[in-house]
Amino acid sequence: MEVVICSSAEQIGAHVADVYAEVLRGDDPVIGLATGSSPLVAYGELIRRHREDGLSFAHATAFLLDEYAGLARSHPESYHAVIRRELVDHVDIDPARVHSPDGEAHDLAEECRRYDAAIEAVGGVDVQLLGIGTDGHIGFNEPMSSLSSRTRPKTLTQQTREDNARFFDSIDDVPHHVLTQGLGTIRTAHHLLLVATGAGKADAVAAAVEGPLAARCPASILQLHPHATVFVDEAAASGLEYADYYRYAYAHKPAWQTF
Ligand SMILES: N[C@@H]1[C@@H](O)[C@H](O)[C@@H](COP(=O)(O)O)O[C@@H]1O
Repeated sequence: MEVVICSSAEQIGAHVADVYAEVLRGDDPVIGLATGSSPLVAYGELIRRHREDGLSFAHATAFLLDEYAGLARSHPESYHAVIRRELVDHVDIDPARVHSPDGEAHDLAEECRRYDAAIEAVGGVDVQLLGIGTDGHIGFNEPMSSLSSRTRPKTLTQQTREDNARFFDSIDDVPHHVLTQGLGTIRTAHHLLLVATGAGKADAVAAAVEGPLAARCPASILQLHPHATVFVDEAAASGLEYADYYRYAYAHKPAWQTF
C-alpha cells in the first residue's frame, strides 16, 4: 500500500485524475465509481480534463459501488442519479454503460448476483475509487462485513444513516437497506484508490492503514490488495503513526514509478 499525504483536496483530485486518465487511454477501460463527497474534486478535475484536454470516456464502462434499496432511480439521491449529476452528464461516457445495482429490483439477492457476474464478465474493474465512512466502511460494507463478501443487500448502521442524512430532507428518509459490492468483489479491482479528507476521517484512515486487517474496519482490506493507493490530506492523516515514513517514501519516489 502506498500512502500519499497531500496538501489539499485539489492535489488529491489531480492525482486521482492522473490514474483514471491513464486507464481511460487504454483498451476497453473499466472504471469503478464511488459516490459521497470525497470523490467530487476528482470528478471535477476529470470533467475539466474532458472539456479542456480532450480526455475521452467514449470507450469506458463504469460500475458503481453501491445503491440504496427501495429508492427509485429517478430519486435525486439514488446513487444512479447522483453519479449522473456529478460526472456522467458532463463527459462523453455512454450512460447505458454506467452500471449500478437496481435498488428496486424485485429480487434484490438475485440482482446482486447479476451485478457481480456483470463485473466479472468484463474482466473486472481496472481502477476503483473509494471513499471511507467514519466507521471504516467502503461501499456500504459496514463493520463486520465478511472480508470475502460479494455484492449483496446490507443493513446500514445508525451512524451511517446519520452521516448520510445531510443528503435527505430528514434522517427518516434515509433508507435502512442498500445493495453493495462486497469486500471480496472490491478486492478484484486491479487498482484501489482510497481518498479521504478532514479530521473526521482520521480515526477510520488510521484503522484502515495501520490497524489490524479486520472486519471491524472494512477498509483494512486494502492491506490485502497488491495495488492500493491511499490519498489523504493532513487532517485525515493526523492519526497515522508512520506519517513521516509515508512522506519520506513519497519524496524519494523514483520518477519512473507511477501510482
Ligand atoms: N456509500 C458511500 C461510501 O461509498 C462513501 O465512501 C461514504 C463516505 O462519504 P463521504 O465521502 O461523503 O464522506 O459515504 C457513503 O456511505
